[in-house]
Amino acid sequence: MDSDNPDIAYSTSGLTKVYGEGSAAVHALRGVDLQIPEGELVVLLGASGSGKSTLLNILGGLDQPTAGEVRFFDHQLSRMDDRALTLYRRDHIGFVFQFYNLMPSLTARENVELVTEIADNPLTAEEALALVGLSERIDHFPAQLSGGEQQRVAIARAVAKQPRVLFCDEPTGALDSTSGRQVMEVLQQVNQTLGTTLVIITHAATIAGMADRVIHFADGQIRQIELNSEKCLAQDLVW
Ligand SMILES: Nc1ncnc2c1ncn2[C@@H]1O[C@H](COP(=O)(O)OP(=O)(O)OP(=O)(O)O)[C@@H](O)[C@H]1O
Repeated sequence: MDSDNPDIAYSTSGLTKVYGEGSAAVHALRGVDLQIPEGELVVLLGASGSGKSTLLNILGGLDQPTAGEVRFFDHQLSRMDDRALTLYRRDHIGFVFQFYNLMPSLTARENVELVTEIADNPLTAEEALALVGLSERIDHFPAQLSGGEQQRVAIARAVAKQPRVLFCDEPTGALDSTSGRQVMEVLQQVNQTLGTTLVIITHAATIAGMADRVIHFADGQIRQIELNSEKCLAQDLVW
């Protein structure tokens, strides 16, 4: 593994995840060897059940592998206990999921402030919401925002603590094409202006066009990795 290279954010070796035991065992990851350079926008594609979320959960410190190694820079995630993983997630990782999980009784600003109040070196809620193009909606409640706007608040909340890595699991899965494209524009903006490493799971294969690296998953293994020499702008994605 090239784990001493400071530019490599993640390095996995023989990463294996088995859920359950015996005849009920599900082999979700079957020996994944992968490197993700810092600052890249990475897209994970693959059929339902191919292991994408399992990989993302392990890289993000939400789950532990059954076997194999995963490093985040010079930290061995696969040997961390729950407390160390909690600190790792708190200090370095942001998550965005298909559903936005905003607090309905709080405004956009207050939803972001839930994070900025406990982070070390956060953006202000105003800065984070400006980054996602929602300065005009800062005092709106989730019910007063479209699905795409709610997802952008969720992105503002995730990036406000300035994580080194942002993991997105189907961020456009619940959105129409126009809102989905706007969300991808915002994610591209986060990658380019904050330098955040992005790992995005999607079923929308068109999104691969804006990635530095496209990882094709099948049956718990990497089938193929493509490097894009020319990336397209999110605004030019055709859905
Ligand atoms: N907690 C769990 N317990 C048991 N099996 C699980 C668990 N989580 C995932 N699996 C199984 O592991 C395999 C990989 O699932 P995973 O969610 O990683 O795939 P995926 O590629 O993200 O799929 P999707 O695109 O549908 O989200 C599947 O067969 C799934 O049923």
